[in-house]
Amino acid sequence: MTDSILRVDDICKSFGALKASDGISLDLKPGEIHALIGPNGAGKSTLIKQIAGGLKPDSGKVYFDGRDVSQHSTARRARAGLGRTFQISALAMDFTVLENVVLGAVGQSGSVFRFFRDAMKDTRLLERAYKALDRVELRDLAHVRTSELSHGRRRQLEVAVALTLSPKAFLMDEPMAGMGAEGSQALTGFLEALKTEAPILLVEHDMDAVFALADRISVLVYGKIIATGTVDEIRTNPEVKLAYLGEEDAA
Ligand SMILES: Nc1ncnc2c1ncn2[C@@H]1O[C@H](COP(=O)(O)OP(=O)(O)OP(=O)(O)O)[C@@H](O)[C@H]1O
Repeated sequence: MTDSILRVDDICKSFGALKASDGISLDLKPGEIHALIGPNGAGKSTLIKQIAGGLKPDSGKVYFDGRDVSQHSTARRARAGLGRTFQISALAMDFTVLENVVLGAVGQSGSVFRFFRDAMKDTRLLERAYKALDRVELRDLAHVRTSELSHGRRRQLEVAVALTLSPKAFLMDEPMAGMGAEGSQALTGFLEALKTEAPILLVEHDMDAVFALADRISVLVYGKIIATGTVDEIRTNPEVKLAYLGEEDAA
């Protein structure tokens, strides 16, 4: 059995009477894209937040890179190599592409600079930032204002910010949201290449992208995982068809 880089063990989280996570266990193995799908309100974002560290589970554990990180802060998990891109962009729109990468690297690494302009002169940080921009093919746009980037390029920039910490795994919450067909196709190709570097736990509503990309899929319904399997296994699973995909979609 391949060792998992990330493992969630029996996570429970309630909001009042609502069980948003109802005993969720899953893992992420090296080299894979594991997609988490499910209807609106199923509890996908709630789970991602608990893995990233922003929300505390009522019970259950999160293991990352061989350690129990359940009590660790978001920043500590990020420093340990848990990269994350958000559903809502965390980029500073008035900053340049390069400034956003440096800002992200400073913030997540816990480095302390009195002024941001000092960080922009730090050769090691700049080197890391340029390397990350190369990786997502954005170096040519380093000095362009982030607000001028297309939605797809902003997504790539978020990945570059995460890459500055040499992540061992990625959590991605709806990276395809708001993209046109061409943008999601480009991003699909990009994620396919990225997963060999760091596996990806992917929350995504775009089923074409999920079916094209995922090595495994877990289906979350009302806070419970009802099935985990390959694309073919999930497409043909009768319980999944009934609860989520619908007969025609799955045909
Ligand atoms: N902070 C909160 N307080 C109360 N209820 C919450 C909170 N966060 C989420 N919920 C509820 O928990 C359930 C799961 O929400 P969550 O956002 O995780 O679902 P989701 O699967 O990510 O949905 P979507 O696909 O629409 O993004 C929903 O019923 C939501 O209303």
